[in-house]
Amino acid sequence: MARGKFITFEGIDGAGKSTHLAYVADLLRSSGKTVIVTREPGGTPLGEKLRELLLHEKMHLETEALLMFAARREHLAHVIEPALARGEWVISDRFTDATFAYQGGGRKLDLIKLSALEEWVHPGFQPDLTLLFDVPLEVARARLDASRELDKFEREKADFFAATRTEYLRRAEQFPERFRVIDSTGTFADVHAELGQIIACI
Ligand SMILES: Nc1ncnc2c1ncn2[C@@H]1O[C@H](COP(=O)(O)OP(=O)(O)OP(=O)(O)O)[C@@H](O)[C@H]1O
Ligand SMILES: Cc1cn([C@H]2C[C@H](O)[C@@H](COP(=O)(O)O)O2)c(=O)[nH]c1=O
Repeated sequence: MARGKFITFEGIDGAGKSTHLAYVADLLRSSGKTVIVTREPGGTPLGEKLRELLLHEKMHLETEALLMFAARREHLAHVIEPALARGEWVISDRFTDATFAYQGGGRKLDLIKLSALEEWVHPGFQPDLTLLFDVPLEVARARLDASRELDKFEREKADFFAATRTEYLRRAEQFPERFRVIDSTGTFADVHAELGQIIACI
């Protein structure tokens, strides 16, 4: 049985990644793949409890980074690794790039510490494809304000999101073999067309 593939969706809050996740899952299912859709932080019963804390409680920035990786360890062990081994495809709404972007870029936690945690929690393991949904901050903010009640991260100021976006784009340049940057300012049809081309090549 061939191992499945691991696809991650990334972007600042309001970039539109969750909106397009179902579309990509449907594209893959229509080509005969078994697809699991999951998210971080979360994806397991314990991970979802940690998500509640992470999105709503104030905490030290290192506690936040450690809990993100604790939830991820659980997610890898109980969801991601078993599914890939069964030959299924896994799509995750966020993964480790989010920790580099938010805790590293946004909160300015030393990237060397994050690399050490990454090496501990998933040595040698990376997504096969990372779709980075990129939009200017004002577009993301307007979409968020129009859509829902905001959590702890979504209430952060513009400079936090500017630094988060910069770190995402820096990682896309650092790892061009797995990142695809999607211009998420377009219409749903524009974004779907771009996603369709990327998925056709994977
Ligand atoms: N291309 C688009 N054009 C117009 N509106 C969009 C577009 N993409 C997403 N939206 C809208 O923007 C809002 C936020 O989208 P979505 O929840 O997918 O963002 P997100 O990147 O997943 O954010 P978060 O990480 O905070 O969940 C939704 O109301 C969605 O309908
Ligand atoms: C995995 C991960 C997530 N975050 C932040 C990013 C978002 O603001 C929230 C998750 O909410 P979403 O609506 O499901 O995108 O958590 C983070 O700061 N660090 C991480 O590693």
